[in-house]
Amino acid sequence: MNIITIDHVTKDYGCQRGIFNMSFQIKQGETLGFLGPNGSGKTTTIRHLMGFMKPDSGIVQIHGLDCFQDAAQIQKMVGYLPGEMSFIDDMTGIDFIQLIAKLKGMQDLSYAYELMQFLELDAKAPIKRMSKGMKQKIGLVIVFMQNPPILILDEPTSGLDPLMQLKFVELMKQFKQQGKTILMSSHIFEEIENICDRVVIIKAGQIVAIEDMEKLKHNRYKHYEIQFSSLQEANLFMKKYPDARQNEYYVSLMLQGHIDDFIKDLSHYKVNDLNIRSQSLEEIFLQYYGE
Ligand SMILES: Nc1ncnc2c1ncn2[C@@H]1O[C@H](COP(=O)(O)OP(=O)(O)OP(=O)(O)O)[C@@H](O)[C@H]1O
Repeated sequence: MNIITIDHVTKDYGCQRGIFNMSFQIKQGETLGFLGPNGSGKTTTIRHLMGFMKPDSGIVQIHGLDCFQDAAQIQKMVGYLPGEMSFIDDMTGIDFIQLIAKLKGMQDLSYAYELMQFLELDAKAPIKRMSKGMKQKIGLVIVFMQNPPILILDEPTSGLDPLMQLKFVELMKQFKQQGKTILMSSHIFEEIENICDRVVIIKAGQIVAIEDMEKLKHNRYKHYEIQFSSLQEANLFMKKYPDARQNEYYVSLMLQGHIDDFIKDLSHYKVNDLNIRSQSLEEIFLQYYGE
């Protein structure tokens, strides 16, 4: 069952800015990664889902409700982390969290404290003295403490250090196991790779690819660096793989798919050393942009 539906949505700001004829769906319990460079339309799409904007054309629905008309209902079932959060700077982190909990009618804050401990957040300081990372943690605590069935997260790890990014991945895996439906935008490819079931890649407001993460991983190129035992062996190899690059008895080449056939073939040559590296998602991403 589709929980989130974006169907032929256009929001034209003029000068080729905005989102254009965008369509994708997110199923119950699915985690979708939303990838695109700065200004490609991620936040615009997310703001439509939260009912902050009305599309020029097309349908934006969550649970069959129109995101703009039924924004109040939508916002109750969605945990939303904006790209840039607004705070009351004079408050301490803990006071701010408690205030939001009160506004949301939450009685029990035990999960919020658990999250603060897990994210190693000391929220006693005034927000105006907090780093970007600490503020981001407050945002995450506020979104997650409400335990909503749907999470929409705009660049959730921005400002977090690598250790915290790993902790974030751990949290997201727990939420996945709980069956939450998740949309997250990110620039960190390993994160998308580790968490998401599918990925939507956008550029200049248009979708350039919607890929199953497993398929994407399977289809990625592998980069081989081979050191042959002699120039003669390397030359022999080059006859069979003319697209490879040769530097004396060092050869490098990129191949897609299973490595099994290639390794079997390579066993016919005298090889001194072999390095294999998978194409990173970042490289795959650049491939889609033709850069
Ligand atoms: N209210 C607006 N009025 C006019 N143009 C806008 C408005 N909001 C966004 N834009 C433009 O629309 C394009 C998409 O912006 P958007 O913020 O959705 O991109 P993004 O992918 O979220 O970028 P980032 O990663 O930098 O947050 C950009 O060119 C931006 O300048």
